[in-house]
Amino acid sequence: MSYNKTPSITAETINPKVKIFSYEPCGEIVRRAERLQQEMDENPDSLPFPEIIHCNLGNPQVLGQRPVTFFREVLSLCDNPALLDREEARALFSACAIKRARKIVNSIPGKETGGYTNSQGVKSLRQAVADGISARDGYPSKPDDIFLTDGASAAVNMMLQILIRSHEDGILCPLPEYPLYSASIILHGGTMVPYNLTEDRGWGLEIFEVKRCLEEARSAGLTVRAMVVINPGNPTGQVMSITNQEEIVEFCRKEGLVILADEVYQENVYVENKRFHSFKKVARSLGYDEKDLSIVSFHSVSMGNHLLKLSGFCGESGRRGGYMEITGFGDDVKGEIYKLASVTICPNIAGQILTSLIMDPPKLGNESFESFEAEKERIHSSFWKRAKTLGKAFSSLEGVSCNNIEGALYIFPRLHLPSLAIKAAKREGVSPDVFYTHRLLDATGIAVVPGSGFHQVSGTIHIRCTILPDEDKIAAMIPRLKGFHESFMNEFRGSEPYMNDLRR
Ligand SMILES: Cc1ncc(COP(=O)(O)O)c(C=O)c1O
Repeated sequence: MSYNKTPSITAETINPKVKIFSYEPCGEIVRRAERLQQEMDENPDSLPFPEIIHCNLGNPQVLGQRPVTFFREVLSLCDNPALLDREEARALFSACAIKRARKIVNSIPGKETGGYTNSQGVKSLRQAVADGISARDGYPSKPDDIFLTDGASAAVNMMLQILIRSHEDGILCPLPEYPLYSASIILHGGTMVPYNLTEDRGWGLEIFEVKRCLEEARSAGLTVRAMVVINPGNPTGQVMSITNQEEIVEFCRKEGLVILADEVYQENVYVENKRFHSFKKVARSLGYDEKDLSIVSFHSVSMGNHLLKLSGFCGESGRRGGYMEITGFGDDVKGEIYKLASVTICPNIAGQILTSLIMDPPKLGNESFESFEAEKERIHSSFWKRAKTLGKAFSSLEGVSCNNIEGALYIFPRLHLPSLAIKAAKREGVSPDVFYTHRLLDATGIAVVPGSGFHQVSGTIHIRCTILPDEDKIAAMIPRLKGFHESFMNEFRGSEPYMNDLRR
């Protein structure tokens, strides 16, 4: 019997939507860094640098941040509940962690962390999240409105799946954007409706620009269903003013748009004159309730913790924990969201537990409070120092401008490269930012992401670099960065001027 040995599934015949999108923070730069790492492992002296520094991703623990003891104690005890009744546990774990773990274990079905849970997440853990939100905002939050998820990414995906019916459904997204949004919109068959943030105004959002984009999309026949707002911003690092947030709330209410509020960097605010306010709080303080406006807020254990006023304090990105709070939707819609969540049965339990912990950490009077505070303070002051040091280093480079970082975990410097460098990139068939980031990685081992991975305004050149490497790594990184940049500029300077703006 003969059969066809040619595989029927090829890259040409898979779902074309998968082929269209790109996800640069984990894309070519990572593969290139892995190849270099392998080269280094096989032949340690083959490269001109001692290690790869992964500044491509907001991945705190990979860049040296140690996990917070309280969180890990609770997780360990929940995974080994037999320890809770052992005498030795009192010497090994804080009383606070033992008490919390006991409470959590007793509320989990079967009192074990290895079983499936409710698809929305364990009720008591959702209650802890809702209580944390109420304490943060001063407005009530209900456990029934909380969906615990495998990180914020899963929640965003789920909501886009719910909202997008066909390519005629549009979603307003900021540019530059975090590519989770463009990727998910493409995968779910919708249309991204981009609005530009204004770099000259510290990456501010101009509501007239959003209106213009909405109107244009509507006249092209799209039904725009939601507006994505990332605050504090990634990759742009800005924190919205409350006036700006109020404008967005008014705009979305009037236009009937769901606000998809990506608030994962809510505690990563560094500047004195800015504070994080959730969109739900802003809407409620304007007097709007669930009948007036639909808002979904996303948060994650990957980054910070609102009650601790910390930067990237939790940093448990690989645990895949997060939540979305859904307000202004009927029970029928919530039922469908529940059904969608149930397709993957339930979010992972360690992520659920961590999410409850970041929203309900040790408080004044708890035994772990002081050591917890000390760990928190150490991480916090170090973060702010790193943000300033890296910002200063990038700004000091020839032809590089860099907005002040106000929040989140990244800087997004703009490069003004000599035209000979632009031509060299063209000859290699890559964009100038890709050309620069590849050269930087090959010469220094520093992995950053080209701005095109975030859909930077066309004709501009940026790179995104996380502020997460620990202080020693940053100290090692800066001379390498400066040396590379200087020789890059010297190599391509020629007699031609910078290309400040490729659109000209
Ligand atoms: C703006 C933004 N939203 C969502 C996410 C995804 O977070 P998670 O790790 O919880 O999926 C990230 C991660 O970097 C992010 O930067």
